[in-house]
Amino acid sequence: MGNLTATRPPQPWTAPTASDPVSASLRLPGSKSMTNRALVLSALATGPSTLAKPLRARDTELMAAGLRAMGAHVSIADDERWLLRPHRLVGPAHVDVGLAGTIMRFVPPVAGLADGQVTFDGDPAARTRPLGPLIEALRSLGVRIDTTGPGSLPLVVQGTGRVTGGEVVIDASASSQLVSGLLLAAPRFDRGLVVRHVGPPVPSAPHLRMTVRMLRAAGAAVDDSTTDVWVVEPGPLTGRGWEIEPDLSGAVPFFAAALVTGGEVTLQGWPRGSAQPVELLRPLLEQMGAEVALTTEGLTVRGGGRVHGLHADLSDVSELTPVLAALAMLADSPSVLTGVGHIRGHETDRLAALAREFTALGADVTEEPDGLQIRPRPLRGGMFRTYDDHRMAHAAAVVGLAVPGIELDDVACTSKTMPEFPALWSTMVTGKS
Ligand SMILES: O=C(O)C1=C[C@@H](OP(=O)(O)O)[C@@H](O)[C@H](O)C1
Ligand SMILES: C=C(OP(=O)(O)O)C(=O)O
Repeated sequence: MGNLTATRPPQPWTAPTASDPVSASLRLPGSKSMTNRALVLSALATGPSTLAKPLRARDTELMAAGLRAMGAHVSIADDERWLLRPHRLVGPAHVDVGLAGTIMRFVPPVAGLADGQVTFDGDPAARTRPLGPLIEALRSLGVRIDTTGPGSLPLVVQGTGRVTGGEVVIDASASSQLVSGLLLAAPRFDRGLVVRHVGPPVPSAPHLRMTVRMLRAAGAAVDDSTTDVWVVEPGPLTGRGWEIEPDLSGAVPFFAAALVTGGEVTLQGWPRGSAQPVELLRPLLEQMGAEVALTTEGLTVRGGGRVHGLHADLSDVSELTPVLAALAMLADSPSVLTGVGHIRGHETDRLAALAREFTALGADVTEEPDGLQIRPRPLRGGMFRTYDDHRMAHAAAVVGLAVPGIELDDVACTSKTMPEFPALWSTMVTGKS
């Protein structure tokens, strides 16, 4: 089992500096987003499912534990193949969401389908992540939810074994996961579900497409042809074999290393027709000076020895902001990153944290309401706080390739999505395992 508790001791770490261009061909862990969707859909299915090459990390182990607590039979002993046999969902049960957006937004709708009470809580920082619109949406669908705070964790879902469903209006501008969570459980609602988003744009559109694609793969009828409206017909979900792709977002710091050092990194096992937004990542890396190639070996990123600044709206790929901001710190021209105001509600307020920590290392960064402006200048080593945020750790590691003496206060936060990050990174940079 990985590290499931929030009370793990901090693990200080000095980011290794690269003396040579990196050259690596890596097999990286499975996608968090796909693994947790597959677990939820499998728990709601009529028959057993397998997950091939799932992600084993805190977010996915906590998801497995939460579904197991509600009655699903989940076996995660084999790293290569997890098994899920659905079972009647029941309370009382407790779900520890950790700091996982996917658990806090995907599981309460499932709990509405459980017979009995299901309590939810998580890390202190999880209590500040946006959840209110989902709570209100579920309440409007007839699910009883008790909260002590204003629209956040901890909460208690008083499941009755069924959810009527129908139509719901939600402002999902704080997170696409608010919609994904409703959609994943929706085929099991008596009347299915129509979700209408009203408000500023929903971020992370590719993750919504992944939700729809995986629902359809499990046999659901979903219409997403009208912008900001999703229609899910009621009906059974079928158990199936899920092939989990390597995690593209987890690969991005490794690709960034190719850029910073003028090296080459290949992510093995990259599928054609991926459910992840590689077509959006590619032009971003190319603008910053990379060559990106999809070959039979995998997805390869080659750096040209210089990093260029980036002017981009990152709302579709917002979880990449910390690493792209790190690259921008090392670029030969300024960057303007926009469209990501909502990442203030990610694991930490990422815009504030990036501006604060890189400024402390000598960077010239302006924090905007919805992004960052970065004017590169020489940085110095020093302490870099990660705020329990795996992608802050990735950002610090990327800058550490070129700036000696960057010390992370805690690299163990990478266990959220890639417990092996420090080891893989050090091996890639130093060539020693
Ligand atoms: O559904 C998902 O798996 C995710 C959706 C996105 O969330 P937001 O829409 O909150 O950005 C993304 O940033 C997160 O890492 C994973
Ligand atoms: C925003 C992220 O995570 P979560 O799934 O917890 O929202 C992330 O991984 O960058």
